Amino acid sequence: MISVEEALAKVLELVQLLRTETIPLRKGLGRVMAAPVAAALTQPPFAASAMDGYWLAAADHRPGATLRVEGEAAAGRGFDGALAPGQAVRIFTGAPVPAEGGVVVLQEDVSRDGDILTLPERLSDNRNIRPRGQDFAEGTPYFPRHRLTARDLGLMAAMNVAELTVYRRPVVAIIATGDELVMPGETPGPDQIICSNNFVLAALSEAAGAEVRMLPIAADNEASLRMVFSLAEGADLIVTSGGASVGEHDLVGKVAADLGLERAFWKIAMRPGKPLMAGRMGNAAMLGLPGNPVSATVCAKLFLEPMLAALQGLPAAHDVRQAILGADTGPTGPRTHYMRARLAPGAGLPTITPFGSQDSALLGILAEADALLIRPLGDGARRTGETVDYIPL
Ligand SMILES: Nc1nc2c(c(=O)[nH]1)N[C@H]1C(S)=C(S)[C@@H](COP(=O)(O)OP(=O)(O)OC[C@H]3O[C@@H](n4cnc5c(N)ncnc54)[C@H](O)[C@@H]3O)O[C@H]1N2
Ligand code: MOO
Repeated sequence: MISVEEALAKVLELVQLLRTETIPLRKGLGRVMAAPVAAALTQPPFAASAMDGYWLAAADHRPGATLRVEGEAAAGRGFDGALAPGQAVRIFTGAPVPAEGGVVVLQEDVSRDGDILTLPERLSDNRNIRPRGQDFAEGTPYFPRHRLTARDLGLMAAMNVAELTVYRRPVVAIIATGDELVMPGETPGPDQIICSNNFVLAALSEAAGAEVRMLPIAADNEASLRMVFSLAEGADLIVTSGGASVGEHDLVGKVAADLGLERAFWKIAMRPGKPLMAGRMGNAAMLGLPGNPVSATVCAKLFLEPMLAALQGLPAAHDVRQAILGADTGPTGPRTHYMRARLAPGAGLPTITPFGSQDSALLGILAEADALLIRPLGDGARRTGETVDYIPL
């Protein structure tokens, strides 16, 4: 059995960076940029008023001064007349200022009688003018190294960037295997259960930027498995769950090998997830997850997510953090144990407490968990208060 670290290195060797494509900005959410953009303009493109009020020259900005309102500057429609000393312009938020070096006085702070404006006795120091280029200058590059967020899209829209070069979405084919499985909404037979793994795997994949093809459930026979594998043609990543272990009905490894799987490994020193397999099948990477729902989920978190990140040019390391153990835990065996655990705020580091039962069929505890507490293989018992590692869920 290889270690989790070796297995991660091997699955990352199975994937290659995807080609790039150009998409409209509107479709950019969650995508990963493959090339920088540059601001097509300076923002703001002109010095602009930050408030609704009156613009006046700095020399006229004297306590109690009276001025004549000569015209108006609104957002989208500036004032282009000439101004003499003692003259002011009605101005609104976002409007270009009439000239360099003036001041905007808030409308609440002045009194106005017809066209005559009187400034207050106590003047504010605030000019209320946003200088040209305060946000960014034309040509400023932008190249975030994460999946694009709403804020990234807002910034690039303001930069007048209409198209982005991004990595293509990885296509993930998801295959559940097992005679016992039916889809949610169907009526299971007496010996059947509902296929839940596909929903976890599809959601994790989509959240990581993938396009998912959820294939029909494969029965526990070679012909059915072959047929469903054939439907995965064209995917970048084929993810199976179930049929990975050693029983007579565990046929995924055999059928995949018959179809050309070049296996990188089978079985890792990890709990849950021991029967994990991976390799290359034609043009796709293949990840064969164990059927137990928790094993499938934990393996997807530890291996599928990093593979999807690597396909899109993002860092693929596990997000390992530290916490203080909230309960004594026993020694581990020959496999690194990823224990479902709860996090609670602590004085410095958070406190982490594993759930009492860690059976790899318990989805309720998995849904409640905040983190996977990492208990390294061969580690002794650990006491409350010791510092330990975890992966947030
Ligand atoms: N003699 C041994 N038996 C087992 C070993 C072993 O080393 N020696 N390993 C155990 C471990 S660890 C795991 S994990 C499981 C993995 O087995 P498989 O990958 O072959 O999974 P199945 O047997 O097909 O299913 C296991 C379990 O999970 C349920 N399942 C399967 N698919 C789904 C799905 N899509 N949605 C929900 N539930 C699913 C299935 O009904 C079984 O209950 O093997 C141990 N055995
Ligand atoms: O390693 Mo298995 O995944 O414990 O249930």
